[in-house]
Amino acid sequence: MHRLTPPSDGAAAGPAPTARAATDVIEISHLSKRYRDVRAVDDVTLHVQAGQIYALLGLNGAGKTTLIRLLLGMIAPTAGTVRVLGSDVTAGDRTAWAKVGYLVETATAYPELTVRENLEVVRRLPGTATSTGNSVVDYIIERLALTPYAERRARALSLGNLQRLALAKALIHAPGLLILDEPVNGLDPAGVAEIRALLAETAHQHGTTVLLSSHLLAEVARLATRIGILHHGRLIVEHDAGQLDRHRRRHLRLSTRDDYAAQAVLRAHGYHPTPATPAGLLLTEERALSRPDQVATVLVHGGAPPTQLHLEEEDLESYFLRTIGQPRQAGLAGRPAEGEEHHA
Ligand SMILES: Nc1ncnc2c1ncn2[C@@H]1O[C@H](COP(=O)(O)OP(=O)(O)OP(=O)(O)O)[C@@H](O)[C@H]1O
Repeated sequence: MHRLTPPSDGAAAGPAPTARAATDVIEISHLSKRYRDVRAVDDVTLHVQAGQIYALLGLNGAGKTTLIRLLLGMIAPTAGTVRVLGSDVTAGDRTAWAKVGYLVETATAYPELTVRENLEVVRRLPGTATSTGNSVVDYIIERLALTPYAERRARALSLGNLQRLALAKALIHAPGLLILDEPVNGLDPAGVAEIRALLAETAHQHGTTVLLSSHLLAEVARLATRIGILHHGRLIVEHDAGQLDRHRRRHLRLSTRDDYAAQAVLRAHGYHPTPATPAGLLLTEERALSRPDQVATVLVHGGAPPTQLHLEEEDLESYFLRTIGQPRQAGLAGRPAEGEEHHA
């Protein structure tokens, strides 16, 4: 099994994951960033605990990159505070950069240097954890599936491999905290799966805390332990990823030969059917969702047997769009999901 830190020479020593207490690694308090009349980040308060994989989700322009640049002190906030790994982040102060593995926006590399040379430059950066010998470079090249491209100049890399190189640079010092803006940008589905597995392994086996941004809900839902949705600069919803299924709406869709009669039968038995589009009926109550067989029995005995009966679940994209107030399917919009933390 691979280890992120090469076992042989003790190079790239990062903070021991077991030594960290379950505490906030990132503390963002009432953070805002305005560009003239644009509120890129608007009064965001957010905490990321050690060992969490926190996914910031949002459409293009939601404020993800701005929030990440604020986190790293690359730009100054209009208001609010940021603490990373227990230290206040001040714009222009690069201390946070040295302690964090990061990838911000487009992957960049020295175009005339090879993959290996680019990584060697990062390995030798002053102010980062000491890494001696080439083994850490070899190791990270292999880990990011870059071996066939190791001697290729960065300018000749595909977008996906450039993104891999950027991730290799973020991971090379085995940081205790990774901050990644759209880490799977430009990767094909196999590459996305590879990076997902790599990040999950890094977090689970090495205790690395990860904050990543994405506009791909389905992708991050399989990786993140906590999800925050940004919309127009505001953090509008936060919840644990494990709760996602509970937040997704379900309904039982019925087709009948006579919707009017079926509706009357169901009402007489205490159900609350609503008309579906273009025809049929929907039931959303738990009693119907958990026992569709009983619904069928009631309809058969009432003389309005169903011709079809489907349990349908809102997909992740619809959930996301509904949460930001842009429902894709009118039939699934409206009711707030139970247990969500809504940020006004
Ligand atoms: N330097 C800047 N000057 C003016 N407006 C800016 C600047 N940077 C960001 N913005 C604006 O702030 C808002 C948030 O942008 P940001 O890049 O943070 O969003 P994002 O969620 O990262 O989007 P994307 O997924 O497209 O990268 C947008 O309206 C953007 O146009």
